[in-house]
Amino acid sequence: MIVFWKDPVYLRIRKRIHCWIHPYRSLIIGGILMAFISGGVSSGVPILLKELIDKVFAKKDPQLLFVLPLSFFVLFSVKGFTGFFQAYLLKKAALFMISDVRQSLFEHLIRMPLASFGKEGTGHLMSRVTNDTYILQGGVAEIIRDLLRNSFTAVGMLVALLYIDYKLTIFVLLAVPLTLIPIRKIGKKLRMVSRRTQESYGDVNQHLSETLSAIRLIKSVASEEKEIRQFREFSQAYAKSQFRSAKYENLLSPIMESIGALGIGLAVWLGGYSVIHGHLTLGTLVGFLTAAQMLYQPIKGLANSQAGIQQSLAAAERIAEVLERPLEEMNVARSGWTVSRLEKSLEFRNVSFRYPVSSSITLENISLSIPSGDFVAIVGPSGSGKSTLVNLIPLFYHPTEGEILWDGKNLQDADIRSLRNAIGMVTQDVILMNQSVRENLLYGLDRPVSRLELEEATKVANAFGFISSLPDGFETRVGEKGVFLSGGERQRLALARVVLRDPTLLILDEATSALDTESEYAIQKALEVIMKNRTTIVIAHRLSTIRTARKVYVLDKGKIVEEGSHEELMRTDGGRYQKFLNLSLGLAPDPGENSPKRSE
Ligand SMILES: Nc1ncnc2c1ncn2[C@@H]1O[C@H](COP(=O)(O)OP(=O)(O)OP(=O)(O)O)[C@@H](O)[C@H]1O
Repeated sequence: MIVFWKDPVYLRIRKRIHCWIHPYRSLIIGGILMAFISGGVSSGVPILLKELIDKVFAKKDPQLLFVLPLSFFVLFSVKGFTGFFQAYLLKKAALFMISDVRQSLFEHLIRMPLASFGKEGTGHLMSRVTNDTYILQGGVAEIIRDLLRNSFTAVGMLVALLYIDYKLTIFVLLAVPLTLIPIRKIGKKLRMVSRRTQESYGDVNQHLSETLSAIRLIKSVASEEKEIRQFREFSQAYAKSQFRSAKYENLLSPIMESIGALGIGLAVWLGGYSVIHGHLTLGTLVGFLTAAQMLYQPIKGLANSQAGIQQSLAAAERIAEVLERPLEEMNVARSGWTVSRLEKSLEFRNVSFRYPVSSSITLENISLSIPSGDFVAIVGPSGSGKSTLVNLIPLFYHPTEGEILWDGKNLQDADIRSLRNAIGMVTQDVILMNQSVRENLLYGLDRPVSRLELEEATKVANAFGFISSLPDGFETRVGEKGVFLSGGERQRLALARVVLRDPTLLILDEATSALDTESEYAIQKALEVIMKNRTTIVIAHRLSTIRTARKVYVLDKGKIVEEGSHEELMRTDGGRYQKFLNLSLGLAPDPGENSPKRSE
């Protein structure tokens, strides 16, 4: 009747659903057994009623007057307790099964490559982990419970009906096929509406997470009213979807009720006629009508489960969609060569790159070689591809063409975990967790770190002073994304984190935002120490950095257009480097000294 096992969505994700269920099969089998007993026992009620009327009241059998009430008591007790254990076992299975699903969703999300994020908002992804699993959990618990209990009760009642009067039963059952038409039609509608409702919830969640994370921007441009209006639109669209869903869900009930009443009406008419003409005892008719009434309830319940099934299938489909997305290579079984200290060089050989969503090429035929222990700067106009270039080294993205060689070995075949451990990256927007300073410093480190080492590292990064002045020192929480700290302090924390990780390759994206002179000086000093004995690549925005680099690569529109030391490049008349300095740093070349006029 409710043929979800023939549903194309179910068929597509059947294997996955079976994997989810597998660990809880004993609980589920226990629940099925309880449902079977509960359903079977229910069928005894109308039979007992028939016996009570025909034998106790009509034939006045005093012995049965004692046995039958006792049987009622036993029957209802068994029915009640088996019902309880069935609910207990199945609820337990559903709750823990969905916890597993939630866990695998989270694991999958966190293991997806960077390129998979960004297209769809965080809020949408979050709603799949929270809302879709919640719907699936409710659905699974109720579906298994109701579907089983109602199916078994319906079968039990059918047996009772056939036992009491099989001719009347066949007559009454003629109404049953009528129920299939609305169930099918409304079921289909419900699936579509459920999916839309869940997507709508994703919009609400997305808007919420986006506005909360951009709250500074919203306030700075006074756009609260616009965001409130937009949220109302999403929220109302969600409510409308939910309302449509509820409409279809509740529509099944009156339809089923009318069809049920038709069946019972037929039974009353035919049964009453037979009793009047002496073909049927009163007890048989009362027992039959009781059983018919008791059959009608689970059938109505089965029809109502359709709503839960459709909502759960829509949720399971959305969950499966995420689980089917490819994982980042380091998270699938792959054994590459282990990246260790950079001994000879890091080389880009004819590397080109295009972002999956982009129609144009971002990096074109990049070739460069950085000897171990060297310090190079990458400069170029905004959007020229500097960040993209350095993001290819830890394989956040893979080159579309060409190769990156680490001591002559292709990074494409490297073990990504060891590669990332060998690299220390400090970006402009330092990412901190809403945890203590200490926890942030140790984040991602899988070795014990003594208090002394921690202090030493923060001293090297020029961070010890400000950490000591925080209310709880190393135990001070830094707030969401480190909001309780200044930009310079966040940068120095990130540098201390790098010191503790002791990477062989350091990649720095110099802050463009104006740090105060003190912070800048503190960071500069820290860097001098940290860069010793490491290979360093800096996306440079400050002349002081550019001048100290051994080699400068000038990037423009994804190509290396010039390379050489600052002095060499300054000697190139009318070169791109000079133009870049003029434009971005507002400097004019000094022909006498081959160095900029403005001091850094
Ligand atoms: N995740 C992404 N998906 C698609 N395109 C991107 C992505 N990141 C950057 N781009 C595009 O690639 C080009 C190079 O960007 P990139 O961030 O590497 O430049 P950049 O030189 O570091 O700029 P800036 O100095 O402003 O940080 C830009 O045109 C940008 O729009």
